[in-house]
Amino acid sequence: MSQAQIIDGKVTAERLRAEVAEEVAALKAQHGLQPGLAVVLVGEDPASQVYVRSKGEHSKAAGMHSVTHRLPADVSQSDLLTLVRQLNADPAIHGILVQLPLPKGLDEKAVIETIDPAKDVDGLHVVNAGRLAQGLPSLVPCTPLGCMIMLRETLGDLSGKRAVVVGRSVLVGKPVAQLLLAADCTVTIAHSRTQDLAAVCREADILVAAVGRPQMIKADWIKPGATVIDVGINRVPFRDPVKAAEGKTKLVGDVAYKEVSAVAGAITPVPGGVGLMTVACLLKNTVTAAKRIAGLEP
Ligand SMILES: Nc1nc(=O)c2c([nH]1)NC[C@@H]1CN(c3ccc(C(=O)N[C@@H](CCC(=O)O)C(=O)O)cc3)C=[N+]21
Repeated sequence: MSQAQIIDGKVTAERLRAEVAEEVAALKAQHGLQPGLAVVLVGEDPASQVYVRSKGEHSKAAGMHSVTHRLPADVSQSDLLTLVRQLNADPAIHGILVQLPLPKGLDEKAVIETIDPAKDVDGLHVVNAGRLAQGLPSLVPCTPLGCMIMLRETLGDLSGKRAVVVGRSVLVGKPVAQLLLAADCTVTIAHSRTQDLAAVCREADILVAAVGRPQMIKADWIKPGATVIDVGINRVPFRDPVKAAEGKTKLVGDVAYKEVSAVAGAITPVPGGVGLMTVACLLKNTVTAAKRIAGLEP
């Protein structure tokens, strides 16, 4: 049986981070500009803490200015907005990321709409979503950007290919569909209400899974040779009852990796795939934001 090519997020993210580090060094040397990233973490969600630490470490390793603001879970909406406004006004900061989800009681939308769109390195502000939809320069959400880099590296030109995106979230599904469309793919956005989802998926030369359901996408949903990008990050209990009893969890994607690997032409693993690209793309977006704010790039 043939085995899919593994699209290695570790290798691709490392290369992207090295490119970012080079660009940061050049901006410092030629323009005295050091891109700065501020990450805001509210509360103590353990997964969020891991991601936020990784963002801080990688941005420092790339030579960027990096600050992390940790706020208690019971912070008031107005104190959180005050911090965002301070960061908007801080000339040393070019990228602002408020880690989601926010604890109950805080208005995520209001927080995101308070971020200066020029510093919205998550690409979640309506101005950036609208600019992306209209094909204007924008800050593009990090996970979709990472998907596109992996696809281009695997397939080269994407023009004319059939792409199916499973999932319609603001964070991933919608923006990745926009990017695929901009790359001249024929794009279908499928979701939990789609009739005969398996048949829709089987049409795909490119399948992007972003539904948040562990291992939902099976081998017989895949066109032989298709490229499969698995965005899912699901923590599930171990099947081994001893480990499960210890409360240990493992990370799986939205794709049944093992069986799908026998049909697909190329596939991203979880962990070790798209998630690593998400952090690398955050660094890239911060450099892009810094250059635009400094007037070095349109
Ligand atoms: N404002 C905001 N922007 C985000 O981009 C954002 C967010 N909030 N909230 C949570 C999600 C999730 N996310 C991931 C980042 C890195 C990995 C990652 O590095 N994953 C590794 C390891 C994961 C692990 O072992 O826990 C991997 O897949 O190999 C995964 C998921 C960013 N998100």
